[in-house]
Amino acid sequence: MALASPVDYASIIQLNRFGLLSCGNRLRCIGYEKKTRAACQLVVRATFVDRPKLDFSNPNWKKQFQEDFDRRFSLPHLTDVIDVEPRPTTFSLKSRTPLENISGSLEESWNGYVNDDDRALLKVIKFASSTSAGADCIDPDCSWVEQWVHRAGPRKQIYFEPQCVKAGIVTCGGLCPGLNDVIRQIVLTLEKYGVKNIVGIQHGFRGFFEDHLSEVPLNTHVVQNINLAGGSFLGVSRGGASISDIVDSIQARRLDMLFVLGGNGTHAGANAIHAECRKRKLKVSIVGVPKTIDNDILLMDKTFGFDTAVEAAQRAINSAYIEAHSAFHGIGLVKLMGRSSGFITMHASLSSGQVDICLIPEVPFTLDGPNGVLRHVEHLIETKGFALICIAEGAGQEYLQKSNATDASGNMILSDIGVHLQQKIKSHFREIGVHSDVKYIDPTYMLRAVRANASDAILCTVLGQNAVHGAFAGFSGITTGVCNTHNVYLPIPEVIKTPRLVDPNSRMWHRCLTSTGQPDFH
Ligand SMILES: Nc1ncnc2c1ncn2[C@@H]1O[C@H](COP(=O)(O)OP(=O)(O)O)[C@@H](O)[C@H]1O
Ligand SMILES: O=P(O)(O)OC[C@H]1O[C@](O)(COP(=O)(O)O)[C@@H](O)[C@@H]1O
Ligand SMILES: [Mg+2]
Repeated sequence: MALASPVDYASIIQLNRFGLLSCGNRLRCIGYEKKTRAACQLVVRATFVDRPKLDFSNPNWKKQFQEDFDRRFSLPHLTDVIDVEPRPTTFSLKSRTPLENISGSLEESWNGYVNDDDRALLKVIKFASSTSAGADCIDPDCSWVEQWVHRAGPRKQIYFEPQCVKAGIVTCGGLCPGLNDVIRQIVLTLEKYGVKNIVGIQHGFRGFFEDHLSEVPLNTHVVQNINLAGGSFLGVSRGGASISDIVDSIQARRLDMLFVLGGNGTHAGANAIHAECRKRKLKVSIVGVPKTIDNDILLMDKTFGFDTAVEAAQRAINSAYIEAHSAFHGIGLVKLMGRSSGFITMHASLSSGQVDICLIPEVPFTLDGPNGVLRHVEHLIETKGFALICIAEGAGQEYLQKSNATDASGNMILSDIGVHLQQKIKSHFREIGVHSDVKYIDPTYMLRAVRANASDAILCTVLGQNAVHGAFAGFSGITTGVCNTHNVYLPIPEVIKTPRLVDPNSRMWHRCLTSTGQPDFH
């Protein structure tokens, strides 16, 4: 891809993390493996196609950057395309029971509302140099540029009459601990505004057009205990998204709000639904709630379910450790989820403290040779008598036969790196004539079928409530998340430009390496 002059340093710094080579004025993604290359190409597209080129010799470049940033992060609103008047909110924690009072006047004295002009800072570190660990700079001097995003929460003015609202909730993609907590909070909060008509759409986007999947009426009574179990009360599914059929169905069902719980695929779908509703000038708010145990959504501190998954992984890692430690020349191997991002594997390894080798998709490694993983396992057996390895499902795919098969949503079906590595270790030790006892654990679905832990349950509560506040505030095509501990609304396209990846130059990855003591495997 040709790079317009002047160079966009922010992009180059970001792209270099993918192993990108800049030659002349052309950029080529030359990640060690195809997945990294694909992610890099997405970043190239997102940065060079969507962003203006900045001339850093122009004293106005910061202003230009911020104007562009404000444009990209402004929240789409129903009033952008249709005439709709705001009305005073019915949400007030000052209202007294009984519930009939909720349509009464606002308690002016309550300072619980978020002002539309409230903002939170997206970036909070001032890097002195682009060589600082994890540096995320815009210009070569790493200048400080404020990047403000919209604060989430209840507004004084709302754009729907709660008594007339029909709200829908849908959960898509794979399971994730906390889905039921979010569904429950959305229902409770909608009722707090005075909404009476709330329905669940069964089994993801399929529920919109498969006739046998009927709407599930939801209310406080129905959802009261659903957070006590894992899974999704409404069911999930992959695939089956025809945007125009979904919007036809939204119209036929007379939905005014749709809460879409899912990962990057689901959010792409939610944004397309929002765009189609806009095109048809429908007064429908589409609000996403990011769900992925992989933690691969951009800009957010973390997504719900991630903490729980990391915690659930501890049982597997600990068992592998006990097995490896107890066996003669024991080698414990654990494979954890993470299609393109190694967050679960990195955090689970850090949390355990027992892992000797942590392998993630973002950091290429060699298996054979003097600097390879196998030689290091040999060294661990020689020196401490056992070894513990934790690997992400998306890691080392270049060593495996590719099928090019995809799941119903179009996600690449990965080959099993855990099984491959297990076989490689066994044959390596056979070849060098040293005894080894490999114990392989694949806890994949045990990580995500559990109920949310305490910290995820709180996160789900916050996100579910803010999703409802966002819809009542008239926003659509947005999602909600936590940035630097603050709760914000973000336009969907900004969080799904690429999957969020572990930055090999981040302090967290460095901490992981410090903890495992592993060398560079190339
Ligand atoms: N680019 C896209 N545009 C529209 N819908 C999509 C897109 N990608 C995925 N979807 C739909 O979103 C749903 C969930 O996607 P999937 O990738 O399985 O899970 P996740 O949302 O967790 O990433 C599926 O129904 C899928 O068809
Ligand atoms: O077997 P399934 O249901 O397709 O799920 C496996 C996938 O689930 C994930 O953990 C999360 O994926 P989603 O965010 O798309 O739900 C991936 O890393 C993994 O490949
Ligand atoms: Mg996904």
